[in-house]
Amino acid sequence: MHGLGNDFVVLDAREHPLPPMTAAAARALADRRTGIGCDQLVLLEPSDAPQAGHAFRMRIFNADGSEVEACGNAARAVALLHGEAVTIETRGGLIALEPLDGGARVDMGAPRFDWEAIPLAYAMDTAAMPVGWPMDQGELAQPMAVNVGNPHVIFFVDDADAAALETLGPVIEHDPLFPERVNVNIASLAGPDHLKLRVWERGAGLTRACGTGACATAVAGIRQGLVHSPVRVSLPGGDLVIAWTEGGSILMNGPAAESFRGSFDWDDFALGAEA
Ligand SMILES: N[C@H](CCC[C@H](N)C(=O)O)C(=O)O
Repeated sequence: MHGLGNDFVVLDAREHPLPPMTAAAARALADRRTGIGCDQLVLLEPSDAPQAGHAFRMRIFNADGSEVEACGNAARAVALLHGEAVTIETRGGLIALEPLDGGARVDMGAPRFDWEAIPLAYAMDTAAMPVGWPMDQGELAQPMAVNVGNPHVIFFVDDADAAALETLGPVIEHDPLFPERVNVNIASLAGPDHLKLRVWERGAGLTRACGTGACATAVAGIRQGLVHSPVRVSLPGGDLVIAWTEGGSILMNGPAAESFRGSFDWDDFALGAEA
């Protein structure tokens, strides 16, 4: 499945338990040459608290095998797969999915802004971080940080396409300022209440779209008064619409699609010795 070209292998283990997922198995499945290939592996499992009304749990593994808290594009894909409105568990908290024609609307929960929630390695104002990274045309400075279940750092620049994100992304992702690493968002104004966004994703690199990145960047833009809700966010793979007001939760609306569906015997997967 995919959301604007951010692609996933979705394993639906709600009825058929799988062996415990390991980072090595996730890496093997995500490998685009020796595995199936995806930006993230998405694993659906039964909820531990079915009585609480959370229908099931969505676990997300980046292509590097790291398990993470949130994935906006995958949430819309799972909404489409499930086929009816549902609240599900993620490591980043509960999210509400509502399938729509050709996509979904997702309540991603409320963003968090304090430095410990991002998390950062030490205290600072996350609305105007006194840090910068050198880049060809000067310095990429004064970012903002937002946690939308997962950590995001956001730079607003004149032209998002001009930033060398493929070189800056990994440098910032692995900077010790971010003890859990970080997703790197470079955005520019594309019109009234319209942002252009490119994302270097933690654990996956440059992707065609990042749903949580669009949420974090829209929230940062609204807080800075650069745009007003709802914000249209244009990513390389297409557009999302993000609505948020201070103190509320983030509503993300956009497309999702299923590329291929099949079933297989897990034991037939030759995941290689490492897995
Ligand atoms: N790379 C992200 C997870 C996937 C997020 C992205 N694919 C989305 O649609 O939100 C992280 O490590 O937090």
